[in-house]
Amino acid sequence: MGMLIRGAAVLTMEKPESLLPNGEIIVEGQYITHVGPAGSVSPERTFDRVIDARGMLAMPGFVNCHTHAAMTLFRGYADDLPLMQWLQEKIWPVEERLEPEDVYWGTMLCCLEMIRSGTTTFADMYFHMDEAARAVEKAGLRASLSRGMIGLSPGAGEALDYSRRFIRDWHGQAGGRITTMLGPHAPYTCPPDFLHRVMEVAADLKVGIHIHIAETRAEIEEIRQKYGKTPVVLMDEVGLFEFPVLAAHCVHLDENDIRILAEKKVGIAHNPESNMKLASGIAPVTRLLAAGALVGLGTDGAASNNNVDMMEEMRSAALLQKVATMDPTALAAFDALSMATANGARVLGLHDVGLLKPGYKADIILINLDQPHFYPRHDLVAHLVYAARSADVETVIIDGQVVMEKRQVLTMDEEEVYHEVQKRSQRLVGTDL
Ligand SMILES: N[C@@H](CCSC[C@H]1O[C@@H](n2cnc3c(=O)[nH]cnc32)[C@H](O)[C@@H]1O)C(=O)O
Ligand SMILES: [Zn+2]
Repeated sequence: MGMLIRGAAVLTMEKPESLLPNGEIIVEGQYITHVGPAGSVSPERTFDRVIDARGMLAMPGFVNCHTHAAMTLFRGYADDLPLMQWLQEKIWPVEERLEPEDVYWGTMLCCLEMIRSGTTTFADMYFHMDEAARAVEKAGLRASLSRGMIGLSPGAGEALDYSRRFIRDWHGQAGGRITTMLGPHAPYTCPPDFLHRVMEVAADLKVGIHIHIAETRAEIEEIRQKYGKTPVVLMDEVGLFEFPVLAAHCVHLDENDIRILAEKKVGIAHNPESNMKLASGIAPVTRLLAAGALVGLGTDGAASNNNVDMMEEMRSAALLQKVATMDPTALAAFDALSMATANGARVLGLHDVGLLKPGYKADIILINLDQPHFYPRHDLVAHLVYAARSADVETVIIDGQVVMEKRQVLTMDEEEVYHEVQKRSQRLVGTDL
């Protein structure tokens, strides 16, 4: 039986030219089982549900490769500061006060914002992760979840024990929508002996590692002073890259670092807006791609962005590479779109996510093209990167389930989320907002 989506322009994301002007998609259970032109599905076939998507574009949902979802609670609380001061003076003190239920509601707000802007999968690194996982299960998203660990903190051993138990409890849950990783925070908070303990658990439980690497000049300096090498070389020598690694940022890299990241097939999460806002710098994305590295796109937490809108992030990524290299051909529209979808899924190690293709998970978004900024229809790929807005996303399907229809989110009560978040964030930061 299943579900038929018909009448939409279908962008499969396999190749720039793989756009069907009028396509048909069949979803059965969690999977896409057919993608073809109008008339490719027998008129005799019956479906449980038919979505008339005329005037829409169907494409894979966005994959946000790096977030701290519950940090939506701190959106607009501490702005216009450099990373270390922002973390040490503003963010870490309020994070001390976070209760598990706060993380549930902060993650719910993030999921709501992601669904409404077409994100279907995300990678999260935070704490009280059981509650984050409960929120993901309820919201209907797909996520790779990791418990962030500060190796230098007295609670590091406990955080590692929590991670081990969390991975056993949640990996493959929610019908396979939830996967897990280990989350050592960064080279400057996790010394090699701690990373060795993390790698033992990764080998034992067969999961990947999510970490921040080479985010700021201050980090490069600190690691050089301590170890006499770059963070990338240090991580390589420690043995981290023998595991599947999701490395957030990778802003400050030399040619040798780039070669290592490409050779070791490290998944990189580029976060252009967070890097701009914290003035961390500009990641050498075009050089990474030229070296054959795997690069996805992320927003980072909402306290350093300040939203989790992947359409905006995609546009920022493309524009930033052009201005940084003074080359308008840098990071062309299809490459930016691939980073936000298919390549992002590969960065998370999800090999059946990110394309509209039979055998892939049914994570599909429908974008309303009947709007002034989508005319004339010269090039829909360019329109998606340079002209689209997240409010153009009308319908979101994740794992074969419709989670938003005609901009109505079906998996949660939006008013309840706003109420809880407002109440909790006031308690946390102690202001009347
Ligand atoms: N404090 C926690 C674990 C940290 S989770 C991940 C951490 O990354 C922090 N974070 C958010 N954005 C960034 C960033 O861009 N760079 C480095 N850290 C970040 C975030 O505030 C959070 O404290 C504990 O041991 O209980
Ligand atoms: Zn981060």
